[in-house]
Amino acid sequence: MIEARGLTKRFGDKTAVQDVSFSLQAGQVTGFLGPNGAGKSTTMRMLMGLDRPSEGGITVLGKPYAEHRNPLCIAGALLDAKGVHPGRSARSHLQALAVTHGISRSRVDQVLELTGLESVAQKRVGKFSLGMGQRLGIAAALLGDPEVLVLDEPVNGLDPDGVLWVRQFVRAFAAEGRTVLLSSHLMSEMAQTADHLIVLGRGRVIADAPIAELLASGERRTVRVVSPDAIRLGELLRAEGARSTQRADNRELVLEGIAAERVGEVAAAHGIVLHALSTDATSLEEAYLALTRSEVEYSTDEHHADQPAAA
Ligand SMILES: Nc1ncnc2c1ncn2[C@@H]1O[C@H](COP(=O)(O)OP(=O)(O)OP(=O)(O)O)[C@@H](O)[C@H]1O
Repeated sequence: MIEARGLTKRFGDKTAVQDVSFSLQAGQVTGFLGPNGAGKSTTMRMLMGLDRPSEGGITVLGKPYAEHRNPLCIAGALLDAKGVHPGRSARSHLQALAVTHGISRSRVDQVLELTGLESVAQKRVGKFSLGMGQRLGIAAALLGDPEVLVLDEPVNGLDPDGVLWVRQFVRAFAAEGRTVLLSSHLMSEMAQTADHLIVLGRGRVIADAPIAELLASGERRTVRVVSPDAIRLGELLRAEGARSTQRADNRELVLEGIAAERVGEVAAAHGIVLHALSTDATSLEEAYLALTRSEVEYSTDEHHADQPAAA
């Protein structure tokens, strides 16, 4: 569906994207993650034909985006929600775009409905909230009824209702067998929205895998137990080889190296009351931080190395 091969982009002596290759599958939401400056936006811009690769290439349905006869029917993008004339209404903004691209007026009504903007279609865009502005950006991306939707930070700054709407929208879009590429820094949101993740670090792909696989690779299960007798329980469990940290008024323990079942058995054997016992799997955020730690540290070192040694 979308294929990047050896994709590289240099701005002067800065390499923003370096030898990036990946394939995106139809029917999936692929999350694009990475620290600031990792090259996500540049890759998305090259996908949409807005930046020209220095080397390699990226194709949508077998061709570079700009070489399609009706590119808006192939892929739509929300890369920067601004760039809309504030004095125009939502409808006239979409109609202007539709006319330029030979798209019918009835499609404007459809995308207004799809994005829940019908009731504010006549309102001036300058008066729109951030959430409405994002919906309008998505409505514009949908005008050509595309197979691919590319969204750069679509939930940035949105309230919880807005975030939920974007999530449900992209899930439904992918469920129709279409393709979504979505970048976000909100890890919990990504965990709920994406099927597959591509993580970039300093312009290179550092992970490309289904979310479940990424979580399993960083798996470090901890057991959380709450007990009025947590201090004694902690001593007993450490004798069993568990490593523990005490929390919250000496009533909560967080344990590694022991299963929740064994914690329950030891507590029962010693008549210790438990108020809670649970296993916490690695969160996507932890897995992501483990993956990108060296990338962030390296870039910080690099930054220091750039500083002149003496003024
Ligand atoms: N037009 C440009 N000219 C010069 N450098 C650029 C240009 N566009 C991007 N860069 C640089 O390329 C690198 C990658 O930027 P990019 O915006 O693609 O990263 P990103 O992963 O989208 O970051 P963020 O999460 O902060 O949006 C950065 O170091 C950035 O400063």
